[in-house]
This record gives sequence, structure tokens and C-alpha cells, in this order.
Amino acid sequence: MKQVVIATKNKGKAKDFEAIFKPLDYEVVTMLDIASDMEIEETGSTFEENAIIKAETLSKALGKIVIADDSGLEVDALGGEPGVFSARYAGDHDDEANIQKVLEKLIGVPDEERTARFVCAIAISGPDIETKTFRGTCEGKILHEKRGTNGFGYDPIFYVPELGRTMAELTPEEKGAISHRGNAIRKLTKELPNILK
Ligand SMILES: O=c1[nH]c(=O)c2ncn([C@@H]3O[C@H](COP(=O)(O)OP(=O)(O)OP(=O)(O)O)[C@@H](O)[C@H]3O)c2[nH]1
Ligand SMILES: [Mg+2]
Repeated sequence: MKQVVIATKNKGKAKDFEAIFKPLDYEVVTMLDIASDMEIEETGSTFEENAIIKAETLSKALGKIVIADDSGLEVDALGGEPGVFSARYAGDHDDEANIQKVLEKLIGVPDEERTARFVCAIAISGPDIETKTFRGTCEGKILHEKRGTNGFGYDPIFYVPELGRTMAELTPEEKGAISHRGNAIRKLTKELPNILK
């Protein structure tokens, strides 16, 4: 089976990528499998900058084509926070603390003003290709409490109006069909023949 290497250590993202790439006959390999000791500092101020840092760093280390994902939640009533700091908003990769911080900051904010979006920047980098990025988004609303147990991060408080469910109430395949990550990857796969030529 063909392999796709993803510069991530996030198990939740890895599952999302598997749901999207398996139907395309790709095996997903992540840093958890091949570079678990490697730390990549995310010093960028945009999702795109961080995705490029991750893709280029791992690609140079492996000498292979690598895809990276930098993503996060933008809450309108919080001026776009947590944004690029989504993974470390309250505690480093502490999903529960991060969720509670968003919910506390939104106390008193009425439903119609709880609009938000997930953003995902995918970067692809490789020895013989020019680094490129693709952005996918997914619009939704922040609930007052958690619902559902699938997914990761802020999924339990992110309500998708068109589906009447939170991201954490979707299967990985349902999430991939509408998510920021799925949308960014679909843009990438459309361009892949031009990138790899
Ligand atoms: O509910 C969510 N559903 C999603 O689909 C999603 N995508 C991103 N996020 C949040 O944004 C951070 C990314 O930060 P991030 O891009 O730096 O990734 P990360 O540090 O977790 O892993 P890595 O890929 O950098 O190794 C994550 O940790 C989450 O808090 C999501 N939350
Ligand atoms: Mg990260």
C-alpha cells in the first residue's frame, strides 16, 4: 500500500487522516511511528507558517515528501481566540482545560453570538517540490456544555448546524466529509497531480 507521511504527534489528527486517506488506498504514517523523539517548535504566527515549519522540518530529516497540519479553533466573540494557540490555550494539549477556558470566557454570550470556525492549514513539502499550503475551514457554534465522545480537542463543544450534532457526535468518516481537515485535504489532493509532476 502507498504511504503518506504526516508531521504530527496528535493521535486525534492521525485518526482523522486515516478516515480520509484509507479510502484513497494510502497508509497513514505519523511522527508517532517514525520520529517520536523529534520536537518541532511551532514559532509561526499563522496556521500556514506553522504547517510549513512542521512539513519542511520532517521532510528534510527524512528526505521524503511530508504533509503537515496546523489547525485550531477561532471563536468570533473572543476575537479569534484560541487560534494558533488552540493546543496550548489553558494547558499544553490539555483538551479538558482548553474546553473549560473557552466555555468560561463565553459565559453570558448569547447563542447567536457564539459563532466559530475550525481552520486547518495543510502544508506539503518534499525534496523535489516547492512547499505549498491549502486551507480548509468548517463553520459552527460553541455550545454551553460538552456533547459526544468521538474526536479530540474542542470537538465536544463545536456544534455543526447543518448536521444538528457536535463534531464529537460524528463518526470519523462523517467528520472528514465536512471538517476543516477534510476540506483542506480535498484541496490538496485535487492539486496533487500538478505538485508531483
Ligand atoms: O476539536 C477539535 N477538532 C479538530 O478537528 C481540531 N483540529 C485542531 N484542533 C485544535 O487545535 C489544536 C491543533 O494544534 P496543532 O495544529 O499545533 O496540533 P497539535 O499540537 O495537537 O499536534 P501536531 O500536529 O502539531 O503534532 C489541537 O490540539 C486542538 O486543540 C481541533 N480541535
Ligand atoms: Mg502542535
